[in-house]
Amino acid sequence: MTAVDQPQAAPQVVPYDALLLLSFGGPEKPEDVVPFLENVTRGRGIPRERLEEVGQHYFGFGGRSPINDQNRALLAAIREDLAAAGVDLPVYWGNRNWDPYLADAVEEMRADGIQRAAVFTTSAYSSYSSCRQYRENLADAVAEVEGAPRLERLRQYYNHPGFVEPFVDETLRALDSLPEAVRDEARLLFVTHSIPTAMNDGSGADGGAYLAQHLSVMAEVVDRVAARTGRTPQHELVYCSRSGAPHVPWLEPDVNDRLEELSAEGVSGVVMVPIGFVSDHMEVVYDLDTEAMATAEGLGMAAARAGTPGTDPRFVALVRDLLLERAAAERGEAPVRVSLGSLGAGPDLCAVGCCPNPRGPRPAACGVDS
Ligand SMILES: CC1=C(CCC(=O)O)c2cc3nc(cc4[nH]c(cc5[nH]c(cc1n2)c(C)c5CCC(=O)O)c(CCC(=O)O)c4C)C(CCC(=O)O)=C3C
Ligand SMILES: [Fe+2]
Repeated sequence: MTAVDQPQAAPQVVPYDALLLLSFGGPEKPEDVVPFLENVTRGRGIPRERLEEVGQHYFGFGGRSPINDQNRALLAAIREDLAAAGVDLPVYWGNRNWDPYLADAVEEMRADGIQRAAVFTTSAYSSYSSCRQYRENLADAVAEVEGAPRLERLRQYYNHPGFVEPFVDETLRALDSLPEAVRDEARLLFVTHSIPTAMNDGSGADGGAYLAQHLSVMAEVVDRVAARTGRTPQHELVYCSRSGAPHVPWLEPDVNDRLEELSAEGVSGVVMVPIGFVSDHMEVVYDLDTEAMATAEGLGMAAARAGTPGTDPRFVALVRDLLLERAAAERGEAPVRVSLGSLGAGPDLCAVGCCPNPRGPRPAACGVDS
């Protein structure tokens, strides 16, 4: 046999017998919008005016969020990628806030005889909303489904090259789409979801992780853009999608406010790089593509938006990498844990008390103390 004919050993996924894709969920028709918003905001004290406004964003898109279709595409891409790598593993999908619900996916897994599944969430960073809340949802689903499989969430991946590198290419593409006259001086606005400042203060094991992780991703993207263009673009981190009561401080500046300031300072071109988001869901297509683009246009600024990882093959391969890494670790091996920047690969199990629930402690899966 020649080298090419050698059968490749399939990568080991033992001890896992399934992978679960865990996401946020979104409405798919106008009648879904209000019950979806009720699911998301139950007990959160979100003012009625804010809910009506966000409802209008969804109604403006026919009552259909893009997020479920994006997850269907990701699911299909993960299945293809695993199959191509010789990994024979069923992949399930469940959401926190809308059909298909997480508890239904867990029930389906139980009925299929699944014993122990790795869980990939469509949320890359540490904070209550982006990490512990998903862990609480996992604990709830396991409590609800008798005989549920063990569910083990894969680590945070904001600094994995499979997440960072698609943003580099997309930033370069967006820069190229700007008129030549503004391209070289364009400001890069890295955008993420605002959260209450108190939630950022409590994020990660030592606090402030949400902001620190975004700054790290921004630096990694900027370094790579600079290496490819030969110059370091001016850049900063801004926020979108502020919610909550007006008297509660959230991370700032808002992207729209910053566009006004930059325009007043004479900046004539911007590229928005939505590093807070895994796919082009509602925050991206409304808050950035609709609202912030209109702000930029009103100011006469040239603006472009970089794409999100979505189903970029590098992002899809990241899922497999984390799965194989964790499986190896669970077998007692010492896998290579890929990460960019100085923060390092996150832990498999979250620290005690990290990303606390602002409304008090609740059971959460996948922690050191779970
Ligand atoms: C950090 C973060 C992420 C990123 C991590 C992750 O992806 O998980 C994220 C994602 C998403 N957020 C989404 C939608 C919403 N988020 C809301 C409200 C809130 N988000 C918060 C934070 C985050 N949210 C917070 C602190 C609130 C206040 C209420 C609370 O304390 O929980 C509300 C209520 C209305 C409003 O208040 O705006 C909606 C409708 C969708 C679906 C989009 C679609 O349909 O395409 C997605 C992916
Ligand atoms: Fe949100």
